[in-house]
Amino acid sequence: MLAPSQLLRMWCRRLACVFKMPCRQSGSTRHQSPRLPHDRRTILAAAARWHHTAPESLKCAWQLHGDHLELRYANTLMRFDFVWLRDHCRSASCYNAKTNQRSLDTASVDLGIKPKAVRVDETTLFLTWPDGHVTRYGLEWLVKNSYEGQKQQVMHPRILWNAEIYRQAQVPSVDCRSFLETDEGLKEFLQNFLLYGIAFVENVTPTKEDTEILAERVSLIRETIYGRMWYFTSDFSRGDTAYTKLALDRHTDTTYFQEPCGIQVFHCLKHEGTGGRTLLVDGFYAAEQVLRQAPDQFELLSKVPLKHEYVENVGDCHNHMIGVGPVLNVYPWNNELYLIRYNNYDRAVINTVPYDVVHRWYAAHRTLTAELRRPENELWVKLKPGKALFIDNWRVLHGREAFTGYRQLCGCYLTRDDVLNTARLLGLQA
Ligand SMILES: C[N+](C)(C)CCCC[C@H](N)C(=O)O
Ligand SMILES: O=C(O)CCC(=O)C(=O)O
Ligand SMILES: [Fe+2]
Repeated sequence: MLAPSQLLRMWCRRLACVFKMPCRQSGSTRHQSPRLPHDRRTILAAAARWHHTAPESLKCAWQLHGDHLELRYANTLMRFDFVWLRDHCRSASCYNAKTNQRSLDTASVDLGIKPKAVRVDETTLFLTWPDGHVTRYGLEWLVKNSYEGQKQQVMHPRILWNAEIYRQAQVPSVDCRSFLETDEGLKEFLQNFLLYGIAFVENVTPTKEDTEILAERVSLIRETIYGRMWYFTSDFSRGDTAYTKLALDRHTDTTYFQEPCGIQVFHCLKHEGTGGRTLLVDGFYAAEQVLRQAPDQFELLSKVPLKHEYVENVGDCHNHMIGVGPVLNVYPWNNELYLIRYNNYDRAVINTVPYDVVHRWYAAHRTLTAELRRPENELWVKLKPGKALFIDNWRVLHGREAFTGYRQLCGCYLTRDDVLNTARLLGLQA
């Protein structure tokens, strides 16, 4: 077995050979094996025969190995498993282009399958399978859909911010009418939301019903134990500090759901009193600082699973919710952060890891908390009737200052998939 670093080095060397080698057999589509040092030659034994689309083509080259096809195209070196290549066949009998669904029964593919013939022209890879079936792949399609191509891609383009960056950007609030009545208005709003994790709509009629109409323009409302659209004041009608006048430190909501709510909508309908400003902090910006300073701590925060819990017994409300997951959730293939679960109020007993890991976890949590609490990372806004705020609850933490007087907030949660759906339909990358 070769260590990954050895493999990588080996590859770089092999590629260097291929790139530099002039094509000596004019008119032929074949190259001889690149010359390799003796030990490497043994490793590569039977393999190593690069084929080019055309003698002078530097754009594309391929090699067939015992169990995979190797393809270099548009500066990407890709490796495809034969079963994968058979499984993703886009021919009419294997794939329904109308519904975008697979018709091929993957379980019917021989796991030892190997193409009988391979051919590549300037744009397309052709594979002929033992039963005569032909599969064609556009080379561009392969780059876009290969593991190696994915790894290099950012899933969600974002602008990480602290208060200064956000202010400098002067992100405009979108006017309610343009938001409701034009695609451009909605698109601008969603672009802001995707980039910054927060977005405002202004000139909204300050009622629960009008807020609901806004929410429904973007997504589906996620009904929870708090209801569909909620109203709340400091009446302690529910067993949670949100329903008091106390300050709330930065947090994300519904950490005690297996899938925390994707988006939170706030619209302050009334406040006669002082204080009560809203605090917003970009959790991804803070996490990025942790990754830079202490990658081990970032990793720990992304690996240690934690429980969050909501236990309520107030009046007629009886609820017991539990959600388990790490503070930082990253895509396993490229380490891109996609969800932060941070709520020190609702974090439950830690019993998912042994004591020594617990201590290291507390240190990592402290580093992240210190970043989240840096005053320069805090964006303070006073929510006023008419101005609705949408928060990406997977990314941006919210909190509030203590307040006096009567304050009424309405809002709802939205399902994340449906916000992204709307964004994609408008042509945004989401
Ligand atoms: C928003 N609304 C008032 C309905 C609910 C508040 C839920 C508060 C809870 N501690 C959490 O962080 O999830
Ligand atoms: O009262 C507020 O401004 C926000 C309270 C809160 O954190 C919540 O409702 O989720
Ligand atoms: Fe909250």
